[in-house]
Amino acid sequence: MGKERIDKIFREKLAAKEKLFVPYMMAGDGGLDTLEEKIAFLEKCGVSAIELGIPFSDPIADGPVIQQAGIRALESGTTLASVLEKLSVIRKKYTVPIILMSYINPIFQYGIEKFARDCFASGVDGVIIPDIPMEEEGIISPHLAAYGIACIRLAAMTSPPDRIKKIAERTEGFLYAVSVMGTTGARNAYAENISAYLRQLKENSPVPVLAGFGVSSGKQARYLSQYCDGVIVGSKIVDLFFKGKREEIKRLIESSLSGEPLTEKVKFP
Ligand SMILES: O=P(O)(O)OC[C@@H](O)[C@@H](O)c1c[nH]c2ccccc12
Repeated sequence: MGKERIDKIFREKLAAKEKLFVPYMMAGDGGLDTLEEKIAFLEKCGVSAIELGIPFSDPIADGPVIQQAGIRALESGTTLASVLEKLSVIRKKYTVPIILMSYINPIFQYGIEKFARDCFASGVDGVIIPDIPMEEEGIISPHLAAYGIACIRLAAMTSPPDRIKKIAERTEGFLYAVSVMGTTGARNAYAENISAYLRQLKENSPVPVLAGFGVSSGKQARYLSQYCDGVIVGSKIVDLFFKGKREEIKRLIESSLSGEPLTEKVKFP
């Protein structure tokens, strides 16, 4: 359970020379009743963990695809409370690590201590809170630690080396390497220094490094995965679920995890 489950599963996959693949989906998009079936589907596809987004009215880091999914989820009445309650009923049937992604505001509203306790009770293994900077994380990290829930930190391409060092030392479960400047969503090119950036994070991080933001194809996933331990794919998965294209999700995961690693010369798209 918790951080230990993420550590164990990631360690096993990496020891077997596999890369990691973490899909993001918006809880409550299509109604919360569809959540269990989507978790079951993704687990069957062999994902390393699932990042589950809590819808919020002011999602500052989200691009258009995830914003729209958030609006649909809010319209269907999804809240942090209803997601935790749903998980408490269905979670035990699945072994895949579940990581909640929420902005700090809904957690504040819910109550920070109660949030940590209920995450534990609902079988949440880790959390990502993108809008809480390192200097302020003390309001929540001790509560998560008390329940063994991984607090996954994000590094940005603009973070200076000493800051990257601190983030990498503190992060739990994995280090989230934000791979583009800007919001979530598909991209057709990465910055020139992306390989150096990911290598620098790898050198500093005692836990796996996963690249996220702007990954929407198997080719891109394999490209970034040569420099780190795997990828997180959000907008593309959200879009394919919305369109009901399950086969394409399966193919995207397969092609991310298999095939030759790509060389540095690859151009996108
Ligand atoms: O959608 P993309 O570009 O594939 O990026 C992943 C991302 O969606 C997911 O991890 C995420 C969704 N909302 C976020 C907010 C902050 C950090 C991360 C996220």
